[in-house]
Amino acid sequence: MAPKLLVTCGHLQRHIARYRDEIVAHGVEVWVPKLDGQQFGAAEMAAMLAEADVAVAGDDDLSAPVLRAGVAGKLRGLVRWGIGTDNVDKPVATEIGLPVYNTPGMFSNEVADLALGHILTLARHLQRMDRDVRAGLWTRYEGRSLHGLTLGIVGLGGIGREIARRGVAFGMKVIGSDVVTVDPKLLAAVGAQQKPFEAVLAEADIIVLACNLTPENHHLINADALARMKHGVMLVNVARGPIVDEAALVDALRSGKVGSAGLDVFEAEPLPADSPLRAFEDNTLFGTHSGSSTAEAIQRVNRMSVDIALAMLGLGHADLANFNKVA
Ligand SMILES: NC(=O)c1ccc[n+]([C@@H]2O[C@H](COP(=O)([O-])OP(=O)(O)OC[C@H]3O[C@@H](n4cnc5c(N)ncnc54)[C@H](O)[C@@H]3O)[C@@H](O)[C@H]2O)c1
Ligand SMILES: O=C(O)[C@H](O)COP(=O)(O)O
Repeated sequence: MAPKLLVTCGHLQRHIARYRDEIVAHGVEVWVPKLDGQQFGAAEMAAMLAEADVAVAGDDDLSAPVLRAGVAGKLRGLVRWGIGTDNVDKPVATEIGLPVYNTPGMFSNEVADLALGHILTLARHLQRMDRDVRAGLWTRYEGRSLHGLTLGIVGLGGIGREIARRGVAFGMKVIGSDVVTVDPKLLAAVGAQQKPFEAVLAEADIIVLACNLTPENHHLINADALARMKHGVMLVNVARGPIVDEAALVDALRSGKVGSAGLDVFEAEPLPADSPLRAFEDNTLFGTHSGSSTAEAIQRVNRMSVDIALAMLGLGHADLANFNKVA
């Protein structure tokens, strides 16, 4: 029977026509289940993974019981489209011998561009001006000059360093924190200085979150961390929603401690209709977890995901050793 490649990731689903003939030519069946929401839940994923040989998944439920159900069936390998693997139970995948790959570094530029988009929009009130002009108003807002401000980046990995490079280009002093000591040559190349987390909180006028979500980073930005920031700080999150305690952020927006917030990601996605964050219309900018979403980046990562999936089946031209194994 032909091995099955399951595609639950929406980005690859939308462009699967580009790869279907190539995959089928390798004797592999392509299985693209209908994606009604943003991602598949545990029950659906468990049932599908058990019937698939390999899968390319997005932010779907890849918790322990789901992975165990997969390997109890036919599953031999998993590709997590993109960078973040916080939805994958990696220790369990390792324990049960399920190889899991991701595609790091494939859209650092794109996510960094998005972060700067948030910063520029909030600093110069672009979203308010656009809204006002459309409503027949001609309000002349007073923004902030970026030149001379201190940009603080939490997480100096691939995305964080690209944000740093852009910050320097805008004339900002760039500092950043990380839980590891980042190679000074990499930092020098982008003009960033590594400092302790506390110093970044205290010194930055704009703080961008670019770290990965781990159990330790859940609510890293809580009431205590917010209290240590400058009054009126701009907070931008292009990493993962649960890094920020949204209830504490709402309080900080209300008090003016946080002057503005750009959020591409949320604790619950899509953002619930009754989220108290919605009350802040003038000083927030919301995104749809779309940091990676450019045509170019999606095509790049789709190509790589298909290559990894085929290589896990021992097919195609790519060598698995060239890809990033996370479990
Ligand atoms: N908004 C989006 O659409 C989007 C797109 C891609 C990635 N992301 C998120 O961005 C994250 C970062 O991506 P990346 O490519 O830069 O990953 P990366 O692994 O290259 O860098 C992450 C860095 O964060 C550091 N870090 C971890 N915990 C930290 C903490 N408490 N304080 C400071 N630094 C900490 C790590 O040591 C690492 O250097 C991903 O894990 C993903 O969750 C979001
Ligand atoms: O971590 C990532 O690579 C990005 O957030 C994109 O992944 P997702 O949109 O599938 O969560």
